[in-house]
Amino acid sequence: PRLAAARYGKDNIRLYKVEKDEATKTHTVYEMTVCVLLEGEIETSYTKADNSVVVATDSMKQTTYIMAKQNPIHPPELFASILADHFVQTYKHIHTAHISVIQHRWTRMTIDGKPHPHSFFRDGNEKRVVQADAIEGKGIEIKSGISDLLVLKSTGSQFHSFVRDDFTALPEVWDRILSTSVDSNWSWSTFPNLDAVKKNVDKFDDTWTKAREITFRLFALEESPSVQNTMYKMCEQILAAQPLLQTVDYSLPNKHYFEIDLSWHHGLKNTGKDAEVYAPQSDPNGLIKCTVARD
Ligand SMILES: O=c1[nH]c(=O)c2nn[nH]c2[nH]1
Repeated sequence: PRLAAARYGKDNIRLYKVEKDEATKTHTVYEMTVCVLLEGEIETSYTKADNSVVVATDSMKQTTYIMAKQNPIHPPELFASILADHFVQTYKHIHTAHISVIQHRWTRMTIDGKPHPHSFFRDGNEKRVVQADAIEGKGIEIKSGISDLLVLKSTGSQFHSFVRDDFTALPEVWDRILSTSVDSNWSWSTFPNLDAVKKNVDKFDDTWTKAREITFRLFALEESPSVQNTMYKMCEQILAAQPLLQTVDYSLPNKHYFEIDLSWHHGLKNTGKDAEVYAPQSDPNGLIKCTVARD
């Protein structure tokens, strides 16, 4: 047998950083979960118990904290690139570093109509995610995204004219609830080096904001004929918003809400146009995926 592939590192490195503006006494906080995975000339640590090539995963954790102290940690694309580049530049036998950053939401409280200088709340399970891969001799490949953004619309969604055969029980519907948990990613053209990432640093927040706004806007405004068509339009608009993007993808679970027929109870109408009380379904769920690439 031969070692076909190998990468190792530290997962679930949790870190928080506060930025303190001395002039305004305003704090800004960031919290993230980082995963570091390294590749390179590490085969002998697997095949020959040769630990001389092993950068300890604990050292990767310590490095993550030190780099967070000494560098900006926002936007997450910048911090992930700084960290990835550090490992490839520091260890001559490490040739690829895969860094994942999951940024959690700490939204500033508004107290008496004013933004509070140092109080925040977790407004939702939504995360901002980044995967940055530093590949020696190639550059830095970045994929940004949103995950676990739970949305629902109570109408403005249809699903009909689909395959009807002797396996089809699903009735056609012209007015349904649509709910999904948005996982969307957009991949950037390869950056030749860390300097190129730094030169484009303003594009990352701008694109995340636009991708999020496009997702909300199309979800709300489209008279959606299917999850498929609405997510494709989202991809088109995000690609159009940032020329440096190569692909956009969505993975959307269709979180079903079933009508409940209550007509057995004295003829109580609760289906079709009279439907108001529904049964939210935890499983099974539809799962609709797509990747849209620039021509
Ligand atoms: O939007 C939808 N797409 C589908 O493919 C599907 N299948 N069942 N319900 C569905 N809704």
